[in-house]
Amino acid sequence: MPPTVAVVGGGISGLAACYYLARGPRPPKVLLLEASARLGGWLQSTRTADGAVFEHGPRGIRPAGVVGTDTLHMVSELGLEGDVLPVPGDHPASRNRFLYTGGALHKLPSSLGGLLRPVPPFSRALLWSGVRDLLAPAGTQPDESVHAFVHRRFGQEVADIAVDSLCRGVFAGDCRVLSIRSCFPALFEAERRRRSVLLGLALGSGKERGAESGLSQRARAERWSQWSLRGGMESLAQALVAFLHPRGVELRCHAPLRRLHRHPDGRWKLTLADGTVMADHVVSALPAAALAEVLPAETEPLAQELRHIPAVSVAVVNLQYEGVVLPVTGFGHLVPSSEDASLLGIVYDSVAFPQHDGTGAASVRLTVMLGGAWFGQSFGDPVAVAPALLLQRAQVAVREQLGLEPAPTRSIVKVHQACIPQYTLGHWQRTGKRGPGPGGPPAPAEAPTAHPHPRRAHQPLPGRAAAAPQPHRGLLRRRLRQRLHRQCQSSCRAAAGAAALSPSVPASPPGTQQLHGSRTKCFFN
Ligand SMILES: Cc1cc2nc3c(=O)[nH]c(=O)nc-3n(C[C@H](O)[C@H](O)[C@H](O)COP(=O)(O)OP(=O)(O)OC[C@H]3O[C@@H](n4cnc5c(N)ncnc54)[C@H](O)[C@@H]3O)c2cc1C
Ligand SMILES: C=Cc1c2[nH]c(c1C)Cc1[nH]c(c(CCC(=O)O)c1C)Cc1[nH]c(c(C)c1CCC(=O)O)Cc1[nH]c(c(C)c1C=C)C2
Repeated sequence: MPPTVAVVGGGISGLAACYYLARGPRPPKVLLLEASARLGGWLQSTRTADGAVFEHGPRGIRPAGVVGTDTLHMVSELGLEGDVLPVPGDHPASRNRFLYTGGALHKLPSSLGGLLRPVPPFSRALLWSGVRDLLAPAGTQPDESVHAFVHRRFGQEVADIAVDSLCRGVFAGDCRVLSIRSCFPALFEAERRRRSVLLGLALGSGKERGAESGLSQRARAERWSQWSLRGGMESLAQALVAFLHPRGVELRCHAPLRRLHRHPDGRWKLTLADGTVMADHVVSALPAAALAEVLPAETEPLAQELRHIPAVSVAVVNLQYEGVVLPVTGFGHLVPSSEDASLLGIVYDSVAFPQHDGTGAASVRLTVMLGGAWFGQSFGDPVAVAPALLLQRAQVAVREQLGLEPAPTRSIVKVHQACIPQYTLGHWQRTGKRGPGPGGPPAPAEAPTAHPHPRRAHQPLPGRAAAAPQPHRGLLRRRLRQRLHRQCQSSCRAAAGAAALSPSVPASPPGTQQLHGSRTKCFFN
């Protein structure tokens, strides 16, 4: 009898865990338990009758690093190769980066020349920030806020404007409370290794590669900055379901785990709403807070740690305009908190993924991201906020920041409660992971495999192909950027790449609708 593995949580992490379990030579019996009515978690895409795709969660997956390579390998194995929509390195959505500050859009320098002279919104050439990093002494703290670290190494403007915005665009979070060690480990380690972040990134640490595929080789050759899928990101979850079903993986929705107990025979007893299940192993792909609620009493210290991992809420407003032209082309722009704390940034979806525009008239699709760490102060309780207020706020931002005057022809407002976990100062101590600084507490021995967030899950993968040689043919600048990308790897990639971690959304009817039993409130217009 093969052992039984219960995977709890049916987001991309749980589905990816099932995938790695099911494809091994002697697969265990796998059971996936998902609380809600659908699989995919934050992977949520709306496909309209005219073929347009609107993403309410992740919209692009970065191919760099081990997990990026592993994810592309998985995508190939799922038969999705023909559906991949890449954004190559020479595409405007890869090359052009914008910040909205002082009431105007500013393009960040994309060439060496741009670093040598002052480029607004920076008052000094960014070259000087680099020189500062090369000369500054190494830090001695076991952890620091992202802001304090960058301020110390690169100066105040880079911290206040560039890194403040970056943290909003990745974590929807505040760089003054996020941890450099946990959010950007490559930067932290680069400083520890070489005393300078730039030097440490440039000289690298000889990191391994993931499982290579034709797709990952193509991604490297074409320098993809990210990729999506023709049917939207949710089609990745659907393809995983289609892969798992015929392999005997039992996928159960409406099956919230209520309690986890260690049975006297050493197995796990999972209490569900309507009965119990026994398993030899449990893989948690739950959000930290949800895992804390189901852990057995004897692992209370772990539950306490998990409860201390906060998560912020984000309002995602998808807008479609017809007969308008964007003033700039790029992936989107970010807004530093000093400019407008409530508005994180705007993604120009139709620039990176015009294939998602549908067959209707030429249109511009945008996503306005609101709230994050500033949700409460800006909009109040995410459960109670009026969608009309969010829509209005998003429309005003598009008018002021991009100059698009007409009303959108289509809009969808979603409020995702506690959707992005925040690794705050000292988070490394919670994970008990020993790093370059003083060691943290060991994880409780009796706890199930628990990854409060898959981004930090670095488990060896069964059947990983041997690492191929690294193609170091780029300039220093490109290499630095690749490394920066790698260290702020998207959680989706990590989720899909980590072995033991964490439906077609039909065209929704017009009108206002709230999804019950989920952490998303959704409103269509
Ligand atoms: C607006 C937004 C934009 C994003 N953009 C990007 C991006 O562009 N690129 C990128 O890479 N990443 C992005 N992310 C991050 C990415 O979407 C997430 O990191 C990833 O989807 C998390 O997947 P997960 O499976 O770990 O967690 P989740 O998706 O949260 O899945 C957890 C699952 O567990 C279930 N669950 C909860 N409690 C229980 C219980 N007791 N029993 C059983 N099941 C339970 C939940 O219903 C859920 O389905 C974005 C996230 C958001 C919110
Ligand atoms: C967990 C939530 C995530 C969100 N985006 C990402 C994750 C993991 C992925 C991501 N987004 C950005 C980066 C930085 C590296 C880069 O390529 O620039 C990463 C790894 C930046 C970014 N995010 C948004 C925009 C407009 C940008 C700027 C990109 C650019 O100029 O090239 C949109 C956006 N995505 C998320 C949020 C909260 C957000 C807010 C505006 C979620």
